[in-house]
Amino acid sequence: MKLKSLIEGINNTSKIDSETANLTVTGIADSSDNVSQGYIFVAINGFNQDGHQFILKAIEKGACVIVGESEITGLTVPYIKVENSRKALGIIANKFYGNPSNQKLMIGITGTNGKTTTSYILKHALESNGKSCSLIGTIQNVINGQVKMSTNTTPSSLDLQRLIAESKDEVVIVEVSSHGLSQYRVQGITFDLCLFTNLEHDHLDYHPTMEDYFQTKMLLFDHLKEDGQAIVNTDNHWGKRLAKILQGKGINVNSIGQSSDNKVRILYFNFKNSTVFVEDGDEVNLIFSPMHGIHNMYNTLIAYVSARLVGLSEDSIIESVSNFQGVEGRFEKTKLSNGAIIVVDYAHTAEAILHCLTTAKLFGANRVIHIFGFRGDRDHTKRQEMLTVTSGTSDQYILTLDDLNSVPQSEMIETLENLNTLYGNEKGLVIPDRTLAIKWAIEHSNPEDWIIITGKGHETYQQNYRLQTESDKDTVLYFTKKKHSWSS
Ligand SMILES: CC(=O)N[C@H]1[C@@H](OP(=O)(O)OP(=O)(O)OC[C@H]2O[C@@H](n3ccc(=O)[nH]c3=O)[C@H](O)[C@@H]2O)O[C@H](CO)[C@@H](O)[C@@H]1O[C@H](C)C(=O)N[C@@H](C)C(=O)N[C@H](CCC(=O)O)C(=O)O
Ligand SMILES: Nc1ncnc2c1ncn2[C@@H]1O[C@H](COP(=O)(O)OP(=O)(O)OP(=O)(O)O)[C@@H](O)[C@H]1O
Repeated sequence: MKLKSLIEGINNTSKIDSETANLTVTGIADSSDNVSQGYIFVAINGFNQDGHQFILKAIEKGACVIVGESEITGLTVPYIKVENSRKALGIIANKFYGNPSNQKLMIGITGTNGKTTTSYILKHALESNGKSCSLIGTIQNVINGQVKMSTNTTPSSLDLQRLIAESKDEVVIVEVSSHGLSQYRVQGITFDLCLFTNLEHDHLDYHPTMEDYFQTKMLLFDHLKEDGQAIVNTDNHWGKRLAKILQGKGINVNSIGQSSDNKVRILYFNFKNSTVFVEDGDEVNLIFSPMHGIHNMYNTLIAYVSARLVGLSEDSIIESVSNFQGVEGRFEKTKLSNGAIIVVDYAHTAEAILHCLTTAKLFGANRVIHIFGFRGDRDHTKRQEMLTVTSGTSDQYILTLDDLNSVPQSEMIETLENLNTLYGNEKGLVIPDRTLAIKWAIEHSNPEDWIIITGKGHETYQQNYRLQTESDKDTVLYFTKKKHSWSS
């Protein structure tokens, strides 16, 4: 492909001479490790390293042109200086892969919580009704039925454009994180439907304020196709605000919520049997989901409205969501031999924890024992709220280790002790070893108690614990020494 056709739309490219413009480009790389002969190397000044330092390495490996932000001269290959390398990468990748999102029915999902769950429910509803569907998100990427590992919720623009181009499926669902939006990972991608689940306190290690976090999430809706539509849960302050702003811009907003001004109105939610009555135009529909909790009912409703806009009939969607099998690590529960229930969930915000603990209570838990920790290097400001929620809602909570990332173990244990002293209460214990915390809870549980283990969900442990188990589910199986069937 000729360089000139890849860099159209990037500022500052008018000065490029015709010899450079006519260079043939064989591929694109944003990592010097992935450069081959004839590639463009895009140098990104990242959070850990400056990609400009690897330009010479990229040239040695065969890069025929370099794109970067720094003032650089004297290279042996042409250098194109741009204002923003990540944005330029998105523009180039989009051109290289032939603007693939234009040829698909694209669905983007954003929000603090519920992206993964909603995307799986929607994929299930679409596939149950004969629509092939790719999924790009936190747990894994699924393209043409093939599972591929995912390292980020939203991959880099280069990977994302390639995945969409590889997809032969009719629909592509993409989980879009605020990191992805602020880092131009969806540059050049347009969506038929953009979904907003909610906004809750998280990621304030990355965003300076909630307002900045909100404004970043809102960027997704700039990626709507001309006749694209928004689906917004307005039962939270940010969703309500978003719906108003989008309506003000003339965007077709399908709002979901309890108040009468919503397009799809929740009339009555029965937590005991996970059903909801919704008013949808002139009709009232009853929707059942096997997933517990009102939060999962919202996820189900957003998926329902999306599937309807894709063109499925109400009845067929209602039928398919009723037999959804759940998502790994999202309120997965099993029964212990003593009659207690144990739940593994990915909750890592105060709001999500509250949903899990109250769901257990609403289901008649005798006592709720909550096991959780805090991720090293992640938003410190949400820790107090997480503790306040559990100390107010659970009957017993155990603070334990989660991923340490770069934080020394002794420092994290001290943090757990200090936070518990400051914001916890007499219901709290600190058992640093996560596997022993689970053991303690199981040994101290009684019939009808619910043990809720949050934070890790589907993920495997990053560090070693006393037991050589790999995940929360694995630890539960070890202690109960029997095969359990997990269900949502
Ligand atoms: C903090 C952050 O967001 N980092 C993301 C960012 O990495 P970076 O560009 O800063 O990487 P870097 O290590 O500083 O390297 C800079 C550049 O030098 C290049 N390099 C580096 C070494 C070398 O030898 N040669 C070379 O060319 C690298 O390829 C890169 O282009 O861009 C990468 C490519 O898009 C991302 O994979 C990476 O995500 C990291 C792994 C990450 O953990 N991000 C988290 C915070 C994140 O994005 N999370 C959200 C979900 C949040 C949620 O909702 O829970 C997500 O979408 O995943
Ligand atoms: N609609 C919702 N509202 C509030 N909390 C939710 C909602 N849906 C799920 N949760 C909680 O958030 C946790 C993570 O859910 P899910 O993986 O679907 O969200 P996500 O947006 O993909 O999260 P992440 O971006 O961290 O991967 C769940 O385990 C549950 O505790």
